[in-house]
Amino acid sequence: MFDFFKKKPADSAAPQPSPAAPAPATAPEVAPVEAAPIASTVTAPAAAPETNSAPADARSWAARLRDGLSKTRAKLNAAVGPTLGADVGDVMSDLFSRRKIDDELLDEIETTLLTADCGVDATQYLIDEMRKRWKRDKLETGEQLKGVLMELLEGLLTPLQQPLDIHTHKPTIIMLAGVNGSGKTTSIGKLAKRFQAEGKSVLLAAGDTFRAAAREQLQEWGRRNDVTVISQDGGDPAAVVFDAINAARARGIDIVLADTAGRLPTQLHLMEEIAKVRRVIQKADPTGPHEVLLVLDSNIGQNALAQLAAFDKAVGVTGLVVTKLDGTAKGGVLAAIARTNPKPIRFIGVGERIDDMQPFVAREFVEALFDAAPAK
Ligand SMILES: Nc1nc2c(ncn2[C@@H]2O[C@H](COP(=O)(O)OP(=O)(O)OP(=O)(O)O)[C@@H](O)[C@H]2O)c(=O)[nH]1
Repeated sequence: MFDFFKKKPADSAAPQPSPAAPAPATAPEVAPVEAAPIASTVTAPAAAPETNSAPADARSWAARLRDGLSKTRAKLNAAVGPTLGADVGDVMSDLFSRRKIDDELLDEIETTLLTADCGVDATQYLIDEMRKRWKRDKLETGEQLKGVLMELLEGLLTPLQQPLDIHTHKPTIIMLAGVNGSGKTTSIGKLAKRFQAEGKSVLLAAGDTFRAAAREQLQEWGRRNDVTVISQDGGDPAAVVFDAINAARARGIDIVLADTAGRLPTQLHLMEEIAKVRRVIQKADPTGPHEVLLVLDSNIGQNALAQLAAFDKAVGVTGLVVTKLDGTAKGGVLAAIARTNPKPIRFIGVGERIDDMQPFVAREFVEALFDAAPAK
């Protein structure tokens, strides 16, 4: 079922997101709110919606998270792996367990943190703190230092562990933004199913009006999954979202998920367009949007910081969905975000299945990053 959203195979080796959708010749105008077209297509769910037939993954989330983070874990291990000749899954433990603490070990840890995309700022912070604790607490073994690093990382990431509130507003309006291919549409499907499972009714706004295929995919998905989709043939994304909010209100829907077309921060007219989408949401509901989720593909590593800054400036990002942690060795970027532009990480994704996206839990993440022991 979920493959329906799959437009292209995930390219785990790709260091950058796929190129931007072609920009329209002229930036589409956002219709004034009063004049918002009422010609949106309402794709009502089928009478007897199909249920999600994707086979459930028998492994626990902890096991999938750990497996998903194996590339980042391997990267963290890289500095010492070859010399120890151990399986990458075990090397992190070996790094710490077989060595005494010295400056050389700290230098190696510094390099591995940098190559796992923790960024200069977070790496410096972690190394400085580890050095302090080494001296202050008279640590001797690498194993003790590993405990300190885990503790520090958890301390860094815990403030970002803030669940998304879907209960305060009705409808709760959630807008998704991001570059092309970051995983917006897939995330919308995962979120819709998750919210439905929590007993909430969901309506989708097909705000990606550039790609007809994107609209059709959402419509078809909505038909099969008991989710109403509001769309328009081409036209104005802001008007689609405006209609969707009114439709949700009229139908007593709990949550509106507004898709938007992918765009690069360098496409200034498209960044202006998404800012207008946000403003029109506010006109439709002065309390909204209640969440502006930026979907970040973790493969882009440090580039995530620039994307976050640009989208934040344009639409005021209130939460992050970090996708594709399974295909990357750059999971350290979460630490970089925590240090330089902390935003709540609402969900992380480690695969394409519906249950491969879960709320971010700092402790789980850090344990998965270090612990190579097989989880059930
Ligand atoms: N491995 C992996 N693949 C993912 C994950 N999340 C999404 N994908 C895949 O990434 C690809 C792009 O996802 P989409 O949801 O189409 O991305 P998008 O941001 O909507 O793309 P545009 O509409 O082009 O802007 C699809 O093949 C998804 O299946 C993840 O956590 N792990």
